[in-house]
Amino acid sequence: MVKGSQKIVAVDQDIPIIDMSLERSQVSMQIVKACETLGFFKVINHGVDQTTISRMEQESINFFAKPAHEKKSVRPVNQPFRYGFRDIGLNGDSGEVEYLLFHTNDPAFRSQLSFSSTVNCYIEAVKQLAREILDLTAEGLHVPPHSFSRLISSVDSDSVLRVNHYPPSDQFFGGANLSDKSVSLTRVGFGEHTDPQILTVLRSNGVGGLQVSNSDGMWVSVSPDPSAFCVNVGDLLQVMTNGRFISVRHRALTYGEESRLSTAYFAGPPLQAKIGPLSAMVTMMNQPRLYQTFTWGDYKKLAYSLRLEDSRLDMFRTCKD
Ligand SMILES: C=C1C[C@]23C[C@@]1(O)CC[C@H]2[C@@]12CC[C@H](O)[C@@](C)(C(=O)O1)[C@H]2[C@@H]3C(=O)O
Ligand SMILES: O=C(O)CCC(=O)C(=O)O
Ligand SMILES: [Fe+2]
Repeated sequence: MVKGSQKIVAVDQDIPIIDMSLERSQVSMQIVKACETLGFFKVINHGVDQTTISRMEQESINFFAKPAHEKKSVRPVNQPFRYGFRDIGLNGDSGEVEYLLFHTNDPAFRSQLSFSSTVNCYIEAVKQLAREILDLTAEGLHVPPHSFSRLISSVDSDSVLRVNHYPPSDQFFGGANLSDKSVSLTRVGFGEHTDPQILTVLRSNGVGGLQVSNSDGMWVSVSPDPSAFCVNVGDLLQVMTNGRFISVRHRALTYGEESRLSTAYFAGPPLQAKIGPLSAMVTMMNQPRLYQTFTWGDYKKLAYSLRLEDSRLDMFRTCKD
């Protein structure tokens, strides 16, 4: 069931769509504005090769269509990275979703997949896009170039790929009568949360379900656009910008009739990387330092010990009010 009394505003109202083929300074300004107001935007004309995208989508569909025993045979190398069904994380969260989750620098796990070369190509392409967006972000903020992208570029960067499949409701609910309008088929596919890493680059098929929380605390439904990528600010980018950017709360609902497929690349730094507000983002008068400095390894340990909907960043505030 979907809990919470938050109102849903019109689909896509206020969701910025940024055309990356426009003039660079314009794009960087738009990115900064979107990260400050919502922490979420879509990019179009992003330059990612369509064949790479289509192959990734088709091979993911083929994977999830396999019998359960075959999918479950994709073994965890390192919990919670694996094929998962309903259980999200290790702390009791669940949703109407099955997924593949793996570290992008873990070739041993990927080699278990029949489509590992497609996955490798896709990861390279979205990593490049994430780097480009982070460089534009640095330009727009007038902080040193590559301030953010260098963190996700190193070989030991701790990035993650997640492929989510939200099956039609009858597959989960043992044949609910889809023609009976009194039965609400809306379910939580992936409960509300923020993404802990720096930046997330997500693409879905043409089926909706993603919602983001705006500054008034209302859920905004994101209309699906398979030709676009959705980008959201993660917790670490909120910290590095000293709270100027918003790590957006979001969730995915399932509406019953069609399968939704989403693929999210979570761009993270190396585990030992020190994360704190950039000096240019802190001034004694107007922008006092809001967060302590911590390593991604420490933050990740904390994040992964909590529930999906928990606010993790509060624990790293310099002064708690
Ligand atoms: C309940 C959890 C699942 C999650 C780890 C956590 O303890 C809290 C954050 C969750 C999240 C959200 C974004 C990504 O989907 C994810 C892979 C991540 O890095 O943090 C998941 C984690 C997960 O599914 O294990
Ligand atoms: O499927 C979606 O659209 C959202 C998934 C998500 O938020 C996640 O995997 O962290
Ligand atoms: Fe997410």
